[in-house]
Amino acid sequence: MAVKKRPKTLANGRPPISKPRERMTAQRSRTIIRTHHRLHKQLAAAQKTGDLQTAKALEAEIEKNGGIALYQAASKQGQANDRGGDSSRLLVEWLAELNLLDRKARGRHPTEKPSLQCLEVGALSTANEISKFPCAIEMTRIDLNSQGPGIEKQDFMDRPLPTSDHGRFDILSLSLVLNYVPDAPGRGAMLQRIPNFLRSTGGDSLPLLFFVLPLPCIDNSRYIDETRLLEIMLSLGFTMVKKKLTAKLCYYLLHWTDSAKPARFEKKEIRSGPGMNNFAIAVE
Ligand SMILES: C[S@@+](CC[C@H](N)C(=O)[O-])C[C@H]1O[C@@H](n2cnc3c(N)ncnc32)[C@H](O)[C@@H]1O
Repeated sequence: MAVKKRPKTLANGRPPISKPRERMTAQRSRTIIRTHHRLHKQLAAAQKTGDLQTAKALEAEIEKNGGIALYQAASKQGQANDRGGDSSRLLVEWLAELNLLDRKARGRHPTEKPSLQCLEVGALSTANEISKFPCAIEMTRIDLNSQGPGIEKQDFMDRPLPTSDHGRFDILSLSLVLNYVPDAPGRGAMLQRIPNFLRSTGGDSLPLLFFVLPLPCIDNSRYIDETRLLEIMLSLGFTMVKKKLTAKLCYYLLHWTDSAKPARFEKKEIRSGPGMNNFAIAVE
């Protein structure tokens, strides 16, 4: 017997109603971020020893875990107001306290070239708080994986070194990026590279580095504590201007002067205990 077709309702012809995208739970985004970091560390170790087979397997596993795109989506969730928020809000607050930024300039459009130039390394968004002052701060944003227009796809370690102040910046933001680098010498090399991008002609309190790390990098690592971190930064010419510690993150605003006292910092155990992590920075 032929099956009788039911008449189509009006709703059949309508485009589907767009449902709001589901948010990841905080637990899921943490798991994605941790797994991505762990696999990258293992990959760097395999590449270092030339174990190509393991490296290939790890690359496949990183993709299976959603790759950098899912990692960035998980990180973006962390920027939501109810999950700790956008770290650049504190940068804005500190710049205002230093009289480098007028809060009233928020949302105003530039009529001339802004007086401050900022390089944001590891940029996930063009709508974060520091981007809301286009008349005062000209933003240049880069990331290993661009999320869209306004963010250049570029590895900071491959960014051509400026040959004049024209290509340098008054502010460099490195928020939750150093801990992405999978090994200690790579982290040291990233920090050593920063001064090349800073111009020292902007005034007494410039140039500045806005530097954010997960708190466990300094308060629960066998190799780094705040004293050692600041020693490393001082050797590169950075002195601390502002600092804030929260339950999850440590934020620093560091002033760079051309006064580096180059020194070697090895990966050296400074304390130990159960449950500590192995975050380290080595400067050659
Ligand atoms: C956890 S997200 C942090 C994003 C944002 N800055 C924040 O504070 O929330 C880290 C970002 O750094 C980027 N990143 C890591 N190493 C980088 C490098 N060498 N050059 C450019 N971007 C890098 C990653 O692609 C990722 O999007």
